[in-house]
Amino acid sequence: MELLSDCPVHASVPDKYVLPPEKRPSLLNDEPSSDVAIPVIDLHSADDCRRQLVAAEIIKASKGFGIFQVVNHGVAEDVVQGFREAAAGFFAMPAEDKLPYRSDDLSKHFRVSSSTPYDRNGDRYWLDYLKINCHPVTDEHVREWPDKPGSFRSSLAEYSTAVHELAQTLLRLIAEGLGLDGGFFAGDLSGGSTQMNVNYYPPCPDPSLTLGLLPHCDRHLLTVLSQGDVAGLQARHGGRWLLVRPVPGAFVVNLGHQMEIITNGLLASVEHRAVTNTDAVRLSVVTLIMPKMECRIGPAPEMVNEATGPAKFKEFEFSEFIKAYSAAAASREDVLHYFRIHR
Ligand SMILES: O=C(O)CCC(=O)C(=O)O
Ligand SMILES: [Fe+2]
Repeated sequence: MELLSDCPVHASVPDKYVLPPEKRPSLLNDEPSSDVAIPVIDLHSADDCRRQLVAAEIIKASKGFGIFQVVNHGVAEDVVQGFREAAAGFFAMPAEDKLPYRSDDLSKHFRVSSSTPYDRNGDRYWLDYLKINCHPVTDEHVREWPDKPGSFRSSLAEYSTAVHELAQTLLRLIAEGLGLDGGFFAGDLSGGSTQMNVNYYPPCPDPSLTLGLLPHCDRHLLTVLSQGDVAGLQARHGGRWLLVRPVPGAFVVNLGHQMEIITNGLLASVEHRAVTNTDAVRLSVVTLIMPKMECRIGPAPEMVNEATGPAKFKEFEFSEFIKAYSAAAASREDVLHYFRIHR
Protein backbone atom coordinates (compact mmCIF):
# COMPACT_ATOMS: atom_id res chain seq x y z
CA MET A 1 0.00 0.00 0.00
CA GLU A 2 1.26 3.43 -0.93
CA LEU A 3 2.11 5.86 1.87
CA LEU A 4 0.00 9.02 1.91
CA SER A 5 3.17 10.96 2.61
CA ASP A 6 4.50 9.79 -0.79
CA CYS A 7 1.42 10.92 -2.73
CA PRO A 8 1.07 14.27 -4.46
CA VAL A 9 -1.36 16.61 -2.69
CA HIS A 10 -4.88 15.27 -3.18
CA ALA A 11 -7.52 17.50 -4.79
CA SER A 12 -10.31 15.30 -3.43
CA VAL A 13 -10.59 12.31 -1.11
CA PRO A 14 -10.01 9.14 -3.16
CA ASP A 15 -12.99 6.77 -2.95
CA LYS A 16 -11.12 4.15 -0.97
CA TYR A 17 -10.78 6.55 1.97
CA VAL A 18 -14.42 7.60 2.00
CA LEU A 19 -16.07 6.01 5.04
CA PRO A 20 -19.68 4.78 4.98
CA PRO A 21 -21.97 7.64 6.14
CA GLU A 22 -22.56 6.20 9.64
CA LYS A 23 -18.81 6.15 10.35
CA ARG A 24 -18.05 9.66 9.19
CA PRO A 25 -17.38 12.35 11.79
CA SER A 26 -20.75 14.12 11.82
CA LEU A 27 -19.62 16.99 14.03
CA LEU A 28 -16.08 18.07 13.40
CA ASN A 29 -16.03 20.89 15.89
CA ASP A 30 -17.89 19.69 18.91
CA GLU A 31 -16.13 22.27 21.01
CA PRO A 32 -16.03 21.71 24.74
CA SER A 33 -18.08 24.22 26.67
CA SER A 34 -16.28 25.63 29.69
CA ASP A 35 -17.97 23.23 32.10
CA VAL A 36 -16.74 20.13 30.31
CA ALA A 37 -13.24 21.09 29.15
CA ILE A 38 -10.66 18.32 29.45
CA PRO A 39 -8.55 19.21 32.51
CA VAL A 40 -5.05 20.64 32.22
CA ILE A 41 -2.96 19.75 35.27
CA ASP A 42 0.16 21.61 36.36
CA LEU A 43 2.73 19.07 37.56
CA HIS A 44 5.06 21.77 38.83
CA SER A 45 6.17 21.01 42.37
CA ALA A 46 4.38 17.68 42.44
CA ASP A 47 7.47 16.77 44.45
CA ASP A 48 6.65 18.84 47.49
CA CYS A 49 3.65 19.95 49.48
CA ARG A 50 1.38 20.10 46.44
CA ARG A 51 1.90 16.44 45.74
CA GLN A 52 -1.30 15.23 47.35
CA LEU A 53 -3.30 17.93 45.62
CA VAL A 54 -1.84 17.06 42.23
CA ALA A 55 -2.54 13.36 42.81
CA ALA A 56 -6.13 14.22 43.73
CA GLU A 57 -6.51 16.36 40.59
CA ILE A 58 -5.24 13.50 38.46
CA ILE A 59 -7.71 11.06 39.99
CA LYS A 60 -10.59 13.51 39.55
CA ALA A 61 -9.70 14.04 35.88
CA SER A 62 -9.21 10.32 35.35
CA LYS A 63 -12.59 9.46 36.87
CA GLY A 64 -14.38 12.23 35.04
CA PHE A 65 -12.76 12.02 31.62
CA GLY A 66 -10.20 9.21 31.41
CA ILE A 67 -7.98 11.80 29.75
CA PHE A 68 -6.20 15.01 30.80
CA GLN A 69 -3.26 17.17 29.81
CA VAL A 70 -0.15 17.93 31.85
CA VAL A 71 2.09 21.01 31.76
CA ASN A 72 5.34 21.71 33.62
CA HIS A 73 5.95 17.99 33.31
CA GLY A 74 9.73 18.12 33.37
CA VAL A 75 10.40 16.91 29.80
CA ALA A 76 12.53 19.59 28.15
CA GLU A 77 11.01 21.41 25.17
CA ASP A 78 14.07 20.76 22.99
CA VAL A 79 13.82 17.01 23.66
CA VAL A 80 10.20 17.03 22.47
CA GLN A 81 10.86 19.27 19.48
CA GLY A 82 14.06 17.38 18.62
CA PHE A 83 12.22 14.11 18.14
CA ARG A 84 9.10 15.66 16.57
CA GLU A 85 11.34 17.25 13.93
CA ALA A 86 13.24 14.01 13.31
CA ALA A 87 9.95 12.09 12.94
CA ALA A 88 8.54 14.72 10.54
CA GLY A 89 11.84 14.50 8.67
CA PHE A 90 11.40 10.76 8.27
CA PHE A 91 8.00 11.18 6.57
CA ALA A 92 9.40 13.96 4.37
CA MET A 93 12.11 11.70 2.92
CA PRO A 94 11.75 10.37 -0.63
CA ALA A 95 9.77 7.15 -1.01
CA GLU A 96 12.88 5.05 -1.67
CA ASP A 97 14.39 5.97 1.71
CA LYS A 98 11.24 4.79 3.51
CA LEU A 99 10.73 1.67 1.47
CA PRO A 100 13.11 -0.57 3.47
CA TYR A 101 10.99 0.05 6.56
CA ARG A 102 7.57 -0.61 4.97
CA SER A 103 6.11 -3.57 6.82
CA ASP A 104 3.08 -4.97 8.59
CA ASP A 105 5.19 -7.48 10.53
CA LEU A 106 4.35 -6.84 14.18
CA SER A 107 7.62 -8.31 15.43
CA LYS A 108 9.72 -5.48 13.93
CA HIS A 109 11.20 -2.87 16.27
CA PHE A 110 10.63 -0.17 13.65
CA ARG A 111 8.25 -0.05 10.73
CA VAL A 112 6.19 2.34 8.68
CA SER A 113 2.77 1.64 7.27
CA SER A 114 -0.41 3.37 6.19
CA SER A 115 -4.12 3.66 6.86
CA THR A 116 -4.86 1.59 9.97
CA PRO A 117 -3.36 -1.22 11.99
CA TYR A 118 -6.87 -2.67 12.60
CA ASP A 119 -8.89 -4.34 9.94
CA ARG A 120 -12.41 -3.02 10.39
CA ASN A 121 -14.22 -4.16 7.27
CA GLY A 122 -11.44 -2.86 5.08
CA ASP A 123 -12.11 0.76 6.09
CA ARG A 124 -9.24 3.07 5.21
CA TYR A 125 -8.07 5.95 7.36
CA TRP A 126 -6.19 9.10 6.45
CA LEU A 127 -2.85 8.48 8.09
CA ASP A 128 0.62 6.99 7.82
CA TYR A 129 2.23 5.72 10.99
CA LEU A 130 5.45 4.51 12.53
CA LYS A 131 5.39 1.70 15.10
CA ILE A 132 8.51 1.65 17.22
CA ASN A 133 9.72 -0.37 20.18
CA CYS A 134 11.20 2.62 21.92
CA HIS A 135 12.05 1.56 25.49
CA PRO A 136 14.22 0.12 26.91
CA VAL A 137 16.74 1.65 24.56
CA THR A 138 18.74 -1.49 23.72
CA ASP A 139 21.29 -2.08 20.94
CA GLU A 140 18.88 -4.57 19.37
CA HIS A 141 16.15 -1.92 19.14
CA VAL A 142 18.39 0.92 18.06
CA ARG A 143 19.92 -1.14 15.23
CA GLU A 144 16.46 -1.41 13.63
CA TRP A 145 15.67 2.31 14.03
CA PRO A 146 16.42 4.32 10.87
CA ASP A 147 19.74 6.16 10.60
CA LYS A 148 18.11 8.86 8.45
CA PRO A 149 17.37 11.65 9.26
CA GLY A 150 20.73 11.84 11.04
CA SER A 151 19.26 12.87 14.39
CA PHE A 152 16.55 10.19 14.44
CA ARG A 153 18.16 7.60 16.70
CA SER A 154 19.65 9.96 19.27
CA SER A 155 16.56 12.16 19.52
CA LEU A 156 14.30 9.11 19.86
CA ALA A 157 16.48 7.65 22.63
CA GLU A 158 16.41 10.96 24.48
CA TYR A 159 12.66 11.45 24.02
CA SER A 160 11.67 7.95 24.98
CA THR A 161 13.85 7.96 28.11
CA ALA A 162 12.40 11.30 29.25
CA VAL A 163 8.78 10.33 28.51
CA HIS A 164 9.27 7.01 30.22
CA GLU A 165 10.36 8.82 33.37
CA LEU A 166 7.32 11.10 33.15
CA ALA A 167 5.07 8.05 32.77
CA GLN A 168 6.54 6.52 35.92
CA THR A 169 5.92 9.78 37.78
CA LEU A 170 2.31 9.82 36.59
CA LEU A 171 1.78 6.19 37.59
CA ARG A 172 3.18 6.93 41.02
CA LEU A 173 0.81 9.89 41.42
CA ILE A 174 -2.15 7.79 40.23
CA ALA A 175 -1.26 5.05 42.73
CA GLU A 176 -0.92 7.55 45.58
CA GLY A 177 -4.17 9.25 44.59
CA LEU A 178 -5.92 5.88 44.77
CA GLY A 179 -4.50 5.26 48.23
CA LEU A 180 -2.23 2.48 46.94
CA ASP A 181 1.48 2.08 47.52
CA GLY A 182 3.37 4.58 45.30
CA GLY A 183 5.19 1.72 43.59
CA PHE A 184 1.99 -0.19 42.81
CA PHE A 185 2.27 0.12 39.01
CA ALA A 186 6.06 -0.19 38.89
CA GLY A 187 7.49 -3.60 37.98
CA ASP A 188 5.60 -5.97 35.69
CA LEU A 189 2.44 -3.87 35.37
CA SER A 190 4.33 -1.15 33.51
CA GLY A 191 7.52 -3.03 32.66
CA GLY A 192 6.68 -4.36 29.18
CA SER A 193 8.58 -3.17 26.15
CA THR A 194 7.25 0.35 25.52
CA GLN A 195 5.71 0.99 22.12
CA MET A 196 5.43 4.23 20.26
CA ASN A 197 3.06 5.23 17.50
CA VAL A 198 4.05 8.22 15.42
CA ASN A 199 0.94 9.20 13.49
CA TYR A 200 1.23 11.41 10.43
CA TYR A 201 -2.02 12.89 9.11
CA PRO A 202 -1.57 14.82 5.86
CA PRO A 203 -4.00 17.65 5.08
CA CYS A 204 -7.25 16.15 3.83
CA PRO A 205 -9.37 17.81 1.11
CA ASP A 206 -12.64 16.95 2.90
CA PRO A 207 -12.41 16.00 6.61
CA SER A 208 -16.14 15.23 6.76
CA LEU A 209 -15.71 12.13 4.58
CA THR A 210 -13.03 10.25 6.45
CA LEU A 211 -11.20 9.97 9.78
CA GLY A 212 -7.53 10.03 10.67
CA LEU A 213 -7.89 7.32 13.26
CA LEU A 214 -10.90 5.21 14.16
CA PRO A 215 -12.60 5.40 17.56
CA HIS A 216 -10.73 3.14 19.97
CA CYS A 217 -9.41 2.78 23.51
CA ASP A 218 -5.73 2.07 23.99
CA ARG A 219 -4.99 -1.51 24.92
CA HIS A 220 -2.19 -0.66 27.35
CA LEU A 221 -1.97 0.85 30.81
CA LEU A 222 -1.21 4.50 30.16
CA THR A 223 -0.64 6.68 27.08
CA VAL A 224 1.50 9.82 26.98
CA LEU A 225 0.88 11.77 23.77
CA SER A 226 2.45 14.84 22.19
CA GLN A 227 0.11 16.38 19.61
CA GLY A 228 1.99 19.58 18.81
CA ASP A 229 -0.14 22.58 17.94
CA VAL A 230 -2.50 21.12 15.34
CA ALA A 231 -5.89 20.03 16.70
CA GLY A 232 -7.45 16.71 15.75
CA LEU A 233 -7.65 14.46 18.81
CA GLN A 234 -11.15 14.01 20.20
CA ALA A 235 -12.26 12.11 23.30
CA ARG A 236 -15.69 10.64 23.97
CA HIS A 237 -17.43 12.23 26.91
CA GLY A 238 -21.11 12.10 27.82
CA GLY A 239 -22.09 10.98 24.34
CA ARG A 240 -20.12 13.76 22.61
CA TRP A 241 -16.72 14.01 20.98
CA LEU A 242 -14.73 16.66 22.81
CA LEU A 243 -11.77 18.27 21.14
CA VAL A 244 -8.53 17.86 23.09
CA ARG A 245 -7.43 21.43 22.51
CA PRO A 246 -3.68 21.75 21.88
CA VAL A 247 -1.94 23.42 24.81
CA PRO A 248 1.62 24.60 24.07
CA GLY A 249 4.20 22.16 25.40
CA ALA A 250 1.61 19.89 27.05
CA PHE A 251 1.38 16.12 26.98
CA VAL A 252 -2.01 14.47 26.71
CA VAL A 253 -2.37 11.53 29.11
CA ASN A 254 -5.04 8.92 28.64
CA LEU A 255 -5.85 5.76 30.49
CA GLY A 256 -5.77 2.43 28.73
CA HIS A 257 -7.89 -0.69 29.13
CA GLN A 258 -5.51 -2.21 31.70
CA MET A 259 -5.95 0.77 34.03
CA GLU A 260 -9.71 0.34 33.83
CA ILE A 261 -9.49 -3.36 34.64
CA ILE A 262 -6.93 -3.04 37.45
CA THR A 263 -8.97 -0.30 39.14
CA ASN A 264 -12.18 -2.36 38.73
CA GLY A 265 -13.71 0.26 36.46
CA LEU A 266 -13.00 3.26 38.71
CA LEU A 267 -10.61 4.90 36.21
CA ALA A 268 -12.15 4.11 32.86
CA SER A 269 -10.19 4.08 29.62
CA VAL A 270 -11.44 6.70 27.24
CA GLU A 271 -12.57 6.19 23.67
CA HIS A 272 -10.81 8.60 21.33
CA ARG A 273 -10.31 9.25 17.62
CA ALA A 274 -8.51 11.68 15.34
CA VAL A 275 -10.15 13.90 12.76
CA THR A 276 -8.29 15.46 9.84
CA ASN A 277 -8.05 19.05 8.68
CA THR A 278 -7.65 20.78 5.34
CA ASP A 279 -4.65 22.98 6.08
CA ALA A 280 -1.83 21.41 8.02
CA VAL A 281 0.01 18.16 8.54
CA ARG A 282 -0.72 16.81 12.01
CA LEU A 283 1.84 14.67 13.81
CA SER A 284 1.16 12.87 17.08
CA VAL A 285 3.85 11.05 19.03
CA VAL A 286 2.20 8.46 21.24
CA THR A 287 4.04 6.49 23.94
CA LEU A 288 2.20 3.44 25.23
CA ILE A 289 3.20 2.07 28.62
CA MET A 290 2.26 -1.56 28.98
CA PRO A 291 2.55 -4.59 31.23
CA LYS A 292 4.89 -7.46 30.51
CA MET A 293 3.23 -9.94 28.17
CA GLU A 294 3.17 -12.68 30.81
CA CYS A 295 1.87 -10.38 33.55
CA ARG A 296 -1.38 -11.47 35.24
CA ILE A 297 -3.99 -8.72 35.11
CA GLY A 298 -7.26 -8.40 36.96
CA PRO A 299 -8.95 -6.03 39.40
CA ALA A 300 -6.48 -5.35 42.23
CA PRO A 301 -7.87 -6.71 45.52
CA GLU A 302 -7.45 -3.22 47.03
CA MET A 303 -9.69 -1.83 44.28
CA VAL A 304 -12.54 -4.26 44.82
CA ASN A 305 -14.37 -2.36 47.50
CA GLU A 306 -17.58 -0.57 48.37
CA ALA A 307 -16.93 2.17 45.85
CA THR A 308 -16.30 -0.13 42.89
CA GLY A 309 -18.49 -3.10 43.85
CA PRO A 310 -17.67 -6.77 43.20
CA ALA A 311 -14.93 -7.64 40.70
CA LYS A 312 -16.10 -6.60 37.23
CA PHE A 313 -13.38 -8.36 35.23
CA LYS A 314 -11.82 -11.83 35.08
CA GLU A 315 -8.14 -12.42 35.62
CA PHE A 316 -6.05 -13.05 32.51
CA GLU A 317 -2.54 -12.91 31.09
CA PHE A 318 -1.81 -9.65 29.27
CA SER A 319 -0.87 -11.53 26.08
CA GLU A 320 -4.47 -12.88 25.94
CA PHE A 321 -5.77 -9.34 26.00
CA ILE A 322 -3.57 -8.31 23.09
CA LYS A 323 -4.93 -11.18 21.01
CA ALA A 324 -8.55 -10.37 21.89
CA TYR A 325 -7.98 -6.67 21.15
CA SER A 326 -6.74 -7.42 17.65
CA ALA A 327 -9.58 -9.89 17.04
CA ALA A 328 -12.10 -7.24 18.16
CA ALA A 329 -10.38 -4.67 15.91
CA ALA A 330 -9.97 -2.33 18.87
CA SER A 331 -13.71 -1.96 19.46
CA ARG A 332 -14.10 -0.95 23.12
CA GLU A 333 -17.21 -2.91 24.01
CA ASP A 334 -16.32 -6.00 21.97
CA VAL A 335 -12.97 -6.42 23.69
CA LEU A 336 -14.20 -5.62 27.21
CA HIS A 337 -17.16 -7.96 26.80
CA TYR A 338 -14.71 -10.83 26.56
CA PHE A 339 -13.06 -10.03 29.92
CA ARG A 340 -16.08 -8.85 31.91
CA ILE A 341 -17.67 -10.97 34.59
CA HIS A 342 -21.28 -11.12 33.44
CA ARG A 343 -23.59 -11.45 36.41
O1 LIG B 1 -3.29 11.26 16.81
C1 LIG B 1 -3.79 11.27 17.92
O2 LIG B 1 -3.88 12.30 18.58
C2 LIG B 1 -4.33 9.97 18.50
C3 LIG B 1 -3.42 8.80 18.37
C4 LIG B 1 -3.87 7.58 19.09
O3 LIG B 1 -4.91 7.55 19.67
C5 LIG B 1 -3.04 6.36 19.09
O4 LIG B 1 -2.02 6.31 18.39
O5 LIG B 1 -3.42 5.39 19.79
FE1 LIG C 1 -5.08 5.83 20.97
